[in-house]
Amino acid sequence: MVGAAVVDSLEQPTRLLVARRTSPPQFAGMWEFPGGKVETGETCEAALHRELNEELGIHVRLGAEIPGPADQGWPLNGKAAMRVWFVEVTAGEPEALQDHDELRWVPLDAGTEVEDLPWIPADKPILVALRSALGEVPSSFGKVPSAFGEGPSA
Ligand SMILES: Nc1nc2c([nH]c(=O)n2[C@H]2C[C@H](O)[C@@H](COP(=O)(O)OP(=O)(O)OP(=O)(O)O)O2)c(=O)[nH]1
Repeated sequence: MVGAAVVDSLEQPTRLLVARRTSPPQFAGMWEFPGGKVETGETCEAALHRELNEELGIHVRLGAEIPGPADQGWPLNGKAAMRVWFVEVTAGEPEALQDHDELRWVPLDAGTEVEDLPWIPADKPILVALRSALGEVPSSFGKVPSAFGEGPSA
């Protein structure tokens, strides 16, 4: 599995795009990182580009990966794991085209809505790692290197 932490800017992220699932029943109504399954013969990065285009109608630039505790990323349940990357929209306006019934840009600041949303439980540690990756930036730096990755100059 692959997922995306879609932020408003890889260089200076302030908001995260969260998506509310419509299925299966046990996850319907819960918020998640948009993404999906990697198909046979596909790289994880290609799968993420494809899923974001199918689900949200966007093209993106990948930033840094949010490393999980396993090679395959973040454990979701007994069987699956998900690798998650920061991404920024390069074309298109995100729309809930498939798998979701609502999208929301939420501020990343502590003590805000992002913490109160009913996330898929397995996503909570990812959210913590995501926010701590952003919080590790020395304030004098003014940029968020942990969200950088491939890009024009990377
Ligand atoms: N996309 C996504 N799936 C997640 C997250 N957290 C989590 O436990 N999951 C689980 C829910 C599903 O059981 C599975 C993802 O399935 P999916 O339905 O998004 O994948 P897909 O679109 O490729 O699947 P399919 O409908 O084509 O079979 O992983 C998350 O943050 N994002």
